[in-house]
Amino acid sequence: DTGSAAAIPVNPNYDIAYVTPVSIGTPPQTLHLDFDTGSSDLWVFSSHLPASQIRGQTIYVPANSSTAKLLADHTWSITYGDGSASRGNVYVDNFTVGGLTVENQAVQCALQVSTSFTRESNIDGLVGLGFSTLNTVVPKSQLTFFDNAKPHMDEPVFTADLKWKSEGTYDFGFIDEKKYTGKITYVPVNTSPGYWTFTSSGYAVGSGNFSATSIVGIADTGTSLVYLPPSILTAYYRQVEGATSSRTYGGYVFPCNSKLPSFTFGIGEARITIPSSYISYAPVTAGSSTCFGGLQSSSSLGINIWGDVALKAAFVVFHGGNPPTIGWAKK
Ligand SMILES: O=C(CNCCc1c[nH]c2ccccc12)Nc1scc(-c2ccccc2)c1C(=O)NCc1ccccc1
Repeated sequence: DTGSAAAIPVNPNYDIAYVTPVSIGTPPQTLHLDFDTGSSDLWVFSSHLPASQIRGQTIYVPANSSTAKLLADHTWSITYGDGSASRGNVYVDNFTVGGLTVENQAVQCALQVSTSFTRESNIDGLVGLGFSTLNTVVPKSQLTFFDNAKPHMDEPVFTADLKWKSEGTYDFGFIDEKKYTGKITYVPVNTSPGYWTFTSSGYAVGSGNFSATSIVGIADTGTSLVYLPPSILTAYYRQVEGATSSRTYGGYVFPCNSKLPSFTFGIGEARITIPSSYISYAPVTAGSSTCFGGLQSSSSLGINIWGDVALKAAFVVFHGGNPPTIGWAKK
């Protein structure tokens, strides 16, 4: 089996996150979910939520699905690094993405979501595509959509072709040669943290020299920006007129009309360049002439994250073989 579905930016001006239409249950209920390689819970806004926590999201109503079954006495609770959180109970139901169906997929129904999720009216939930070891369901942890679908797939892979301010695709079970140029460079994945953790071979700022240095980080479709060690950030923003690290805004900001260099990172011998337009991320507040950078420091996170700002500069193959690997190509 294979599947292919759109990755749609939730906001027309800034790529805060991308959502993908999915069908759940019988008759099918269509929700738009954030496919997230940085976590492993599939959770949705549901009919169990208080109305005060719903602001325009589409909810999943298990009672309206003839194939929904409550997973008795199972609960879940997740907190992300940005402090956002959700928790609830668990059903199993049919789950379809771009023509690829998994029966008895664990669908975690939210009974409570934090304000940052309530505020995101275009995100109806998340589909975790990290390793199932990170799943938070107790007493028995559940498998991700990818782990459930893998045995039925033509190839045990999914690919991310995210785009800057436009619609991209997630493909499941096949690699679409038309979506990239040149060759795909595969590097090993360390699955023990539970994320798609790999080592980049170094970086360059603009047209400057490439600095060969190992950067251990995760490929994370669920995080908007790129978070890297402070030394790399200093090297980058030193080249940006008026850039400062702002306590007020919690990161590097600069005048929106400043000229930004591109940022290149290494995957083995290969090089992926993030255009400067991706790094001038967004005004700090609507209409401000101060912009927030798409590259930020990972010093307070304890982990380097290659989020959407980096992923949309490449065609990325998440290969779930034994052992898993991750492939990067230009496009
Ligand atoms: O959780 C994810 C991906 N799902 C995000 C879902 C989501 C959370 N609010 C959302 C809001 C809208 C849509 C999706 C989400 N990735 C990972 S792996 C390790 C960390 C981490 C661990 C410790 C400390 C920091 C990060 C994170 C993390 O917290 N990223 C978000 C972030 C990272 C940095 C700054 C802000 C946010």
